Amino acid sequence: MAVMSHSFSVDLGGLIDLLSEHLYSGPEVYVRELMQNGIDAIRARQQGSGEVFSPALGFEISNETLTFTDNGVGLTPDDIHTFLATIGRSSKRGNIELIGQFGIGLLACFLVSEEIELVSRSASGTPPLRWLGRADGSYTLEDGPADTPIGTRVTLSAREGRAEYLLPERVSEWAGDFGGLLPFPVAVNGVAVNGQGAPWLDTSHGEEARREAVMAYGAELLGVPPLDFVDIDTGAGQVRGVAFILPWTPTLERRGQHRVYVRHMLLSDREEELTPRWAFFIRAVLDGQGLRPNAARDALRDDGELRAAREEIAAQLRAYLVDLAGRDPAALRRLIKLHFLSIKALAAEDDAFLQLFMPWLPFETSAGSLALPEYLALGSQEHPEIRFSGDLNLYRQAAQLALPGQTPIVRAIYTYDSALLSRYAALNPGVRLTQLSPNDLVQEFSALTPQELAQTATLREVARDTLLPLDAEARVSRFDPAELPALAFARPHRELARTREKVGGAGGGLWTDLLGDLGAGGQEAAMEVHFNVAHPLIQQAARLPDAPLLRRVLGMLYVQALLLGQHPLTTRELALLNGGLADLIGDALAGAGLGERESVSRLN
Ligand SMILES: Nc1ncnc2c1ncn2[C@@H]1O[C@H](COP(=O)(O)OP(=O)(O)OP(=O)(O)O)[C@@H](O)[C@H]1O
Repeated sequence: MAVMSHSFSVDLGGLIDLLSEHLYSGPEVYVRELMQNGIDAIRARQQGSGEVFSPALGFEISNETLTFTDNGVGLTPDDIHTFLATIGRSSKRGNIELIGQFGIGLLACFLVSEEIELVSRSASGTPPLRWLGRADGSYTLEDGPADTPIGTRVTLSAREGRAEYLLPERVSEWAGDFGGLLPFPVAVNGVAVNGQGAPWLDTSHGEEARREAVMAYGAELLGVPPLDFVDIDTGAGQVRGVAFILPWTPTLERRGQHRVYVRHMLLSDREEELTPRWAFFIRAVLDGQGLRPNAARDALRDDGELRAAREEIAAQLRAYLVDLAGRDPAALRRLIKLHFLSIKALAAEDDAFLQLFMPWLPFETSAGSLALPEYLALGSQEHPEIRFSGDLNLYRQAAQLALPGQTPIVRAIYTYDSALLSRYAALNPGVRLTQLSPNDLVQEFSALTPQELAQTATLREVARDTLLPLDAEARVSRFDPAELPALAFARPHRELARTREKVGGAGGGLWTDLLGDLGAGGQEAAMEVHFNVAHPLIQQAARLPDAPLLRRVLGMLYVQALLLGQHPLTTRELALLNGGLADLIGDALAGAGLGERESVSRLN
């Protein structure tokens, strides 16, 4: 068979479905696409002749028919043949000052209208033309009205089920959002829907008035006045704007809700890529003249320009904090109180920043929330030491032991805490950093005197026999606080097995750090429990003979210690607690003269 040459044809209906289902967030994007074309056309007219004219965009809406007008550069008959007759062809490719690139934006109008009527007169002086495109892919071309002014007019009539997208109040809202920063008016039915451009750029009334206007803009954006704002001005991507300091601590999910414009047109209210990851404490409003949107125009294209702009923004936020530290320490303290997590994240990446901000950052410690200088002041001045635990369980147990004269323990369980402490110690060689291990806890216990050893012989033996079947090794020692009768802690390498047993394989993790240090254990018990000979209850128990009562008391004290240490209970431990409680209540009732039968009949 001879080789035959054919052309692809495109099913416009299918293409429109594709755009509406997969590319655009909703049919309302037609408003944005019309405006973007108008803005590009105005920019092209400004670039072209240099003639003076007052740029303006307008929507006129009545009876479900919308007419959008711009006084931009317009289209010549050649332009119409070249760019409107071929989908995917754009006059703007390569012109980085214009937003359009792909030659598909106008198709968005088919999401709401069966036909697109475009009447245009080019600034170059060619006669006006009227182009009528239909959703089936056909179009007609004829002369336009002789009185057509320079610019372009697009008319749409609501297709079935789309009338709501052409309601004046909705179009006003979208046009106001999309064009919020445009430096020229956008009107819907004669009423301006946008402001007077970006308030941070308006220096005509002096710096104080500018600051006030920016703070007012921030208050409207956030719903409450921001703490402050940082001016942003980058070379890469030519980004201008402000970063508002949030007056609340943002949750992790609400991070990165920045409002980003490209060439004054709103791109997204939830942009995440233009600001550094650690900047949780800001909500930015940024307008990039040199940034490029993706085809859906709901996010920025991830290119070198974007990355370079982000670096510059990071440097400017950092410089703001450094400057604030010198200029207004009280303001910095307020900011740190709300945003220390964010600042810790930044300090973990940057040594100079860490040295500067470490004295201000709060850490949770067994002596309360303290900044490092306050913390170090509590310990030895000769041999400054930071004792920390990255393990919540271990920390809790250690914190219970308020050992006098000892350095408090830092609870380093947030992502950046351990990293920050390590960097701080590396940069300050005089400060020793000690990570707490379970063995350190035991060393804080004092051994018994020979007399106490003799007095507790039975207690120790019964405790060992009672608890070993529960996989716990019992010891009797003396420790502070004396109010604590027993203290239980898990042996790290066995705790994992214990957790697995309890939660059916889904647990683990808590001890994984320590596991590496200590290696796999032998056959020893999973838990270690210390009974405190300083406690009156233990002293009394020591006087009991080996009897069921002593066993029950020790078992219950053990379960209480487990609960105190926030260890989850195994089924057997739970049974021990229930059985012990029932026995104790039974004994108490019997002591009060209520026999078992009697108490049951009374309850009934
Ligand atoms: N209001 C207008 N004024 C002047 N020319 C216009 C106007 N609207 C559309 N055009 C011409 O039609 C072409 C196609 O427009 P369309 O919106 O489909 O794509 P684009 O703006 O080039 O790119 P994108 O798909 O990225 O928006 C444009 O490149 C431009 O030449």
